[in-house]
Amino acid sequence: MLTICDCGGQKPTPHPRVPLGLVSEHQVRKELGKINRAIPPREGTFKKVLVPGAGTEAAAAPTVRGGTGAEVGRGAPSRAAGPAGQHEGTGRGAASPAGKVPRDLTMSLYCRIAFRGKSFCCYRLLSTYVTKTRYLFELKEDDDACKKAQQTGTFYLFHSLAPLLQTSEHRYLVPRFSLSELERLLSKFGQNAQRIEDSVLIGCSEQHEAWFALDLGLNSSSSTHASLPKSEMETELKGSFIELRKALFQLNPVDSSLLFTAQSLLHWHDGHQFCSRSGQPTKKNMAGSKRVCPSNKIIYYPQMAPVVITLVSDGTRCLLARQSSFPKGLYSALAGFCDMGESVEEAVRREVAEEVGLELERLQYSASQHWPFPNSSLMIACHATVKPGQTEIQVNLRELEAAAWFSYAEVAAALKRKGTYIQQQNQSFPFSVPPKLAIAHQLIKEWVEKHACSSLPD
Ligand SMILES: NC(=O)C1=CN([C@@H]2O[C@H](COP(=O)(O)OP(=O)(O)OC[C@H]3O[C@@H](n4cnc5c(N)ncnc54)[C@H](O)[C@@H]3O)[C@@H](O)[C@H]2O)C=CC1
Repeated sequence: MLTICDCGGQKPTPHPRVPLGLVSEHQVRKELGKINRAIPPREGTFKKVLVPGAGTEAAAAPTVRGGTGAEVGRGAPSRAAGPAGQHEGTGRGAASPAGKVPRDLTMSLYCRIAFRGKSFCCYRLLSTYVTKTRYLFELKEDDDACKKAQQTGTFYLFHSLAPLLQTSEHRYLVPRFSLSELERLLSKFGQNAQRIEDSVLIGCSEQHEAWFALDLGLNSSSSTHASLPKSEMETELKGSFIELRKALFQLNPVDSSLLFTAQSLLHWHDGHQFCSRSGQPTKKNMAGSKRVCPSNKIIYYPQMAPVVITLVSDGTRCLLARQSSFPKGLYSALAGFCDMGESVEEAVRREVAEEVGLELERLQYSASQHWPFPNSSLMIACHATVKPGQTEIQVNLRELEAAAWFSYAEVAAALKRKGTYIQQQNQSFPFSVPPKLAIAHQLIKEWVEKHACSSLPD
């Protein structure tokens, strides 16, 4: 018999809503066979199976082991895909060598077999997320657990804050390396494995494979390691260290989000190596979630600056602005850093008044986004409307180069990247809006969609 439990790595105890499931191995194989004919012949007896994402024991032990000890679980993608294992979210790392069942498939299958009800599916989703979150919390708090997680984790590499990328058909792939691959690489460049302690934790898979980022181009105050030569490393790693901002449009959203986090954390650590009170070098914890000054015990935590970004509308048009540093023809929503002591609402009203001389009537929160350029910001995006009859723009030229009202047709065309041109310094440029990845794009898209709906005949 095969026990499927949701025990958080503890002794299995029945959950009030989700009973422990007991299914036969035959049943498991039958279901697996339906989906994946490549399942290997039975070579032993299955042991207890921990459904993914459950506390420390689940994290420390491979999720599923056959009697042969063949591992189908954490750490598999990196090894399966070789030195350039890819992020599972991209679908590129789902290599399934003969005799191995793809990890995600195995997990979803076990859930399916044991609990077919709709309510269970909802529960599982939440449970996996919660256990993953708690696992990451544990790694941030416990240096030993984090060091242990490095053994089975994978590493993204950076050089002077530029991520290592590989090119494939006009897209960038983001390779990850196992601990042993990294140790081999460091030894080849004359450095010892201690350098790996400079890495920062940036997330983990649902199967608790921890992901780390390590910059081999930055010097750290806590180590004597010198920067490694960029071009030799690129040759060795069959990729290039490319500035994140330049690579943005060729990355998928999952990869770019992880790289945003990694680059921001590495950047923050690079800039906070000394205590601002004692002047002594600070020491990072294993996960990189904080730095501590050994002499006075002051703790420094990574920080981001709150920024409000607002799409102002007068009911029929929306207001977009540009700075001289923007590419020609590009207009965006109004953005600005929150001042100390301000609420989001106050910051939005102040920024709009400061930049275009308008007063707001209504304000509605839309969404938020972490933005790593040039330093970490938490972008808080809102829609707003101006007071009726008060639409005359007075551009603050110390902040903006230009601002203007745009019609639905103009903005809809710009979103589709065609049609409209705009006059700038006696020349005509195609009118464009920020790229999809930017929250400014999302605000503009939402406004266009809302406008399209509201202008439909009843
Ligand atoms: N993801 C997105 O869709 C967008 C993101 N942004 C980001 O929002 C941020 C703010 O946008 P802008 O005001 O247009 O930027 P900006 O870079 O023009 O900054 C304006 C001024 O704010 C001050 N400043 C810089 N850093 C600060 C900080 N940490 N705290 C307080 N003041 C600071 C400086 O005096 C700077 O000149 C930028 O980081 C920009 O990259 C802006 C527009 C769209």
